[in-house]
Parts: sequence; C-alpha cells; structure tokens
Amino acid sequence: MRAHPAGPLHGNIQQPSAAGAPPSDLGALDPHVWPRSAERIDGELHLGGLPVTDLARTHGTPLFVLDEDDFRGRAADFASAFTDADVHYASKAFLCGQVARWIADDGLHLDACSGNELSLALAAGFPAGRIALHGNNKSLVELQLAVDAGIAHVVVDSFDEIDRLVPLAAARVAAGGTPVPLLIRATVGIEAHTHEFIATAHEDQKFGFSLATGDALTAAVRVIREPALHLAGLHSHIGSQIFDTAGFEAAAHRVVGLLGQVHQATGEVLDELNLGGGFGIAYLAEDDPVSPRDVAGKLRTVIAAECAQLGLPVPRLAVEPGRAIAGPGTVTLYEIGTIKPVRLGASGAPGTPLVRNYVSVDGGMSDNIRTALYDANYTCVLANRISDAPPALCRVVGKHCESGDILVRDLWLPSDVQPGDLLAVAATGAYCWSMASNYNYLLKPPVVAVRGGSAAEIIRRQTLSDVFALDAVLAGEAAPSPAPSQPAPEHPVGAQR
Ligand SMILES: Cc1ncc(COP(=O)(O)O)c(C=O)c1O
Ligand SMILES: N[C@@H](CCCC[NH3+])C(=O)O
Repeated sequence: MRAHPAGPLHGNIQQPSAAGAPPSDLGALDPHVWPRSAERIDGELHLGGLPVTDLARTHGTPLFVLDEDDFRGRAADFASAFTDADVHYASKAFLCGQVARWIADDGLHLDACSGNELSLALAAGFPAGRIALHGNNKSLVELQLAVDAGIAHVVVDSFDEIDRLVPLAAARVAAGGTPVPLLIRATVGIEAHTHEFIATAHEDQKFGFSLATGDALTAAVRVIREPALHLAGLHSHIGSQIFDTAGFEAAAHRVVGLLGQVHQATGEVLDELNLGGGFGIAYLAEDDPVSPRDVAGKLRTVIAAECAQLGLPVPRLAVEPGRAIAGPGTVTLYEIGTIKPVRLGASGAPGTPLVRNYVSVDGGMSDNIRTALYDANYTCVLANRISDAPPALCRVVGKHCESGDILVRDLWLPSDVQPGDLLAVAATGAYCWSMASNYNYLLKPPVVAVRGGSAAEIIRRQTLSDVFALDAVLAGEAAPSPAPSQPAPEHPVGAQR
C-alpha cells in the first residue's frame, strides 16, 4: 500500500463541535449523572462521605468507587416498582461476592450468563432457586452445573441447547429429581433504539428463537413434550441502554402473542413472562432515562390488555435490569499523567489556536472499553479541587498503545488541569470492570465500596504476580526454551500499571 504524503496537520483533526458550548460551572455534579452520595466539600469530590484524595492515596488509581447506598437503593427502587414481579439483577453488568450478597439479602433474583458467573454467585451463597442461566452457547459443563445446582430457570436459546439439556435432565429425573424448569428466549423482531452491538431482538443476530419464522413456537412445543423438561414460561430481551418504553411495550405485546400461540398449540398456560433488561441510564446530563415505576406501569398495562384479549391469565412478570442498578453508583478515579496540547500550528508558538488537550490518565480501554467499542459518552470532572480557570476543550485518553484508547471523546475541563490531578468519570458501574482486560499487561483496578464515611475493598487490585502466574515460563512450570542466562528482573508486585 502506498503511503500518503504528509498533509497539513489540521487535515485530519476533528473540530470540537461535539463538545458543545462549555458549561457555566465545570465542576458541577449533576445529580442525574453522579452517585447519590456525591458532593463537593471545600471543592473536593466526596463519595460515600470520603474525599477522593484519601481514596486514591489508600487504594491507588485507577480506582472504581462504588456507592453502596446508590447500588442498593436502585435495586430497591426496582423491587418496589415491580412488587408483583421478580426482579433479576443481570450480573454481567458487574458481579463480585459482595454484590451477590447484597442482591441476595435485598431479596432480588440474579441472572448469570456463563457457568462462571453462576459459580461465583453460588460460591457467595446466592440461593440457587433465585438464579437464571442465560447464554447462546452454553456448554454441557455449564448446563450440568445449572441442573445439579437446581437453579430457577435455564433460559434456552437454541435447538442445540435443548438437545444438550435433554439427557442431563433425564438423568436428574431418573435419579428422583424434578424436571428442569426452562424459559424459551424468543427473538421478537424489534429494532431497539440503541447501538447496533447491544440490540438483541432483531432477526439477524445470534440470540434466541425467532418468533417470525415460527422457531419460538416449535421450541416451546418441543420442550413441553419432553418429560424431563418443564416449560415455565417465555423470555424476551430487546437490547441495552434503551430510553424509549415503546420498544419494551412492543416486545411485551409480541411475546404475549406467543403465549397465546403456545396455548392454542398445546393447551398449556405458561406461568412466567420475563421481559429482560435494557433500561437506560444517564451518562450525560441531557440523558433522560425512564423510572422503574413508569416502565413497570406501562408493561403491566400492555400485558393485562393483551392477556385479556387472548383470554389468558396474566403470567408472573420478571425483568432483568443490570446497568440501571449497577451503572450510576460507581465512579472511576484516574490520575492525570501527560497532557498534550494539539494546536493548529507549531507547538510552543503562543497564539496558535488550541484544538484540544489530550489528557492522559493512568488507565484506559482496559478498564473502560465502552467508548472505543460503542462510541459511548461519559461525564468527567476534575475531582480533587475546583478551578476557576477558563475551560479548555479536552479528550481524556488512556495509556494504551492505541490511538482509539479514548475514555471521554470531547469535554471541557479547566485549562489549568495538570499532572497529578484526579479526574472522576461518572456512571462506570456497569460493563466497565466486568469488561476489563489486561491489554498491554495493565492490571485490573480494585473496586472500593463506600458508605457513611467508610470504605471496603470488595475487589482488590490485580497484581503482576496474579498475571505472571498464568504464564508457563514466568510461573516456572515449563521451560520451552533454555532459561535466560540473566535472572529475570525483580518486579514490584502491586500498584504498577
Ligand atoms: C438477556 C439479558 N438480560 C438482561 C440484560 C441486562 O441489560 P441491561 O444491563 O441493559 O439492563 C442483558 C444485556 O443486555 C441481556 O442480554
Ligand atoms: N456491554 C454492553 C451491554 C451489553 C449487555 C449484555 N447483553 C454495554 O456496555 O453497554
């Protein structure tokens, strides 16, 4: 491929339109976006009653700070909006032993979408009878784990999975156990208004049985006819980060239609209807999520009307919020390292207009892949102090070897931010730690739960020893080539990123 001759510098620089006008108060904490306990005291951001500089000093950065009251308060908001339904926390958003215990203690159910999420929940003591297992490609081992543990439901996604389940279920029944309870995941053909990577109910994607082709009905009939399986109900999930209730209502309408078809074909009246998760949250001040109470009201109305029309009893409803419980209560703290101004002219020449400052922090796409993956937007503020310096257009970037390693694409920060300052990125509780990687051998940050002036590390920082232990040579388990003549350099274990 022929290299392009060097063009003018500004030829490939995006203009700052996306950031809009600078806000009047750069340090303001919009309660819509920040955790419930977030406040500024003497200019410094406090979370759960603790100053961020103390948290950073004690636990290091990058650091996920989780406001326990916010997380549990949002779980309680769903539970009270859906009193006549089951609320399953979608644990893929963020799961650890402590979260499993909060969800168990607060009376919610839990969704796992892999055998390992299921194992973690069980190991934390989560009651199996309140767990559902999802997944488009559950292995025999995962299905066996679910069958042996006696979980509430396996949410079946494919004909192959039914084939895999039948002998496992038959063995359980032969040993005196009960038939394995299932939900059928139907793909209802809704184009959810969200990023294409996180929409899941259109036809041309990998999840579930198509309603339109008749596969969903065929699967339901097949399960009903298998003596070792028990079809408890139907499931639908249309996608994630959705603000518009119309998609949920349309899905409810279609999946109740499938209940009717199943009844017509088999005479069976199914007891449960799980409408999935996907309830959006505010990442930016202008985002306007629907409240659990509004969603609950609308779903109840649609389901009651559809069931009345079909002459069916109203089934027990379930929902699976993940992001809406875990997302808003967590903030990521980073320390600023390098700041690179990009100007339309020679660096250092005063008067050349600034395009933006690239503000590099000590984490990046390994602790938050969402901006790179989905073009996600975040709110970010200077956290350790407030500043009345004029605003400068900035891009917050990580320290990975990728130019797409962007955390916040366009934002205004005070022009005097400097290395050593702390930045806080809001609403990082869902799909950040849980999607974290070790790219460039950066280490996964810890998660600290804060509440009423105390902090508890609920996940510790990964260490180089943790990571080196996976490596055959470094762990000393194998020597595929002669050992190096020099001893390996000592490596500090712990905070190095
Ligand atoms: C089946 C299922 N349920 C629940 C969820 C949780 O979604 P969210 O975190 O957007 O509420 C997902 C993720 O999109 C999902 O695939
Ligand atoms: N990981 C996605 C959501 C997918 C949810 C799981 N189906 C996100 O960060 O928005």
